[in-house]
Amino acid sequence: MTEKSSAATPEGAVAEGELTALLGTMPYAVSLGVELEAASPAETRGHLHWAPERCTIGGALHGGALMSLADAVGAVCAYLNLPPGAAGTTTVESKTNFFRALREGTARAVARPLHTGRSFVVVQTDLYDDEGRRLGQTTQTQAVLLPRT
Ligand SMILES: CC(C)(COP(=O)(O)OP(=O)(O)OC[C@H]1O[C@@H](n2cnc3c(N)ncnc32)[C@H](O)[C@@H]1OP(=O)(O)O)[C@@H](O)C(=O)NCCC(=O)NCCSC(=O)Cc1ccccc1
Repeated sequence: MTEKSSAATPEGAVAEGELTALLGTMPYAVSLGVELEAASPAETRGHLHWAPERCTIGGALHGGALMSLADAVGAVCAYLNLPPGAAGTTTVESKTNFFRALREGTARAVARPLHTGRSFVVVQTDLYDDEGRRLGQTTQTQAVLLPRT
C-alpha cells in the first residue's frame, strides 16, 4: 500500500463502508477474491473462499492464494500501524507455514502487529478454516515508506 487515505487514522478502526475502498488499493487481492471484514490497528480480519480455480493438486487451496490473503490482510494491519508522517508501506519479507490443507469452505485471516517501529512494521497473520483449525501462519515485514522529496 503506497498511499495514505483518509479512511482511517492509526488510532481507530476503519468504518465498515470504507473497507471496500481500502482493499481496492490492492487490485490483485480484489481479483483473487479476498474480502476484508474489519480493520483496526490491533486486529484486521479478512477471508478467501475455497474455489476450484484457486486450487493446486488434490483440491487444496493453493499456497500462493493463502499467502496472498495473508499479505493483503497483513498489509492493511501494517498500514493502520504506520507512524506519523509515513506515506505508505510495502512488503519486504514474508514467511508462511502451512499446517493443513483447505479443501472446502473459507480461509479466514486474522492479522495482528508484532512490532511497530519507525522503519518497519512486522505483522503476524493466523489463517483458520471454518472450524477454527489453524491452516497456517504468516509473518511479514512491512517497510515504512516516507514521502519522496
Ligand atoms: C500434511 C502436512 C504437510 C503435514 O501434516 P503434519 O504436520 O504431519 O500434521 P498432522 O499430522 O496434524 O496433520 C494435519 C492434517 O494433515 C493431514 N495429513 C497428514 N499427513 C497427510 C498425508 N500424508 N496425506 C494427506 N493428508 C495428511 C492430516 O490428516 C490432518 O488433517 P485431519 O486432522 O485429519 O483433517 C500438513 O501440514 C498440510 O497438509 N499442510 C498444508 C499444505 C498445503 O495445503 N499447502 C498449500 C498447497 S501446496 C502449494 O500451493 C505450493 C505453494 C506454496 C506456497 C506458495 C506457492 C505455492
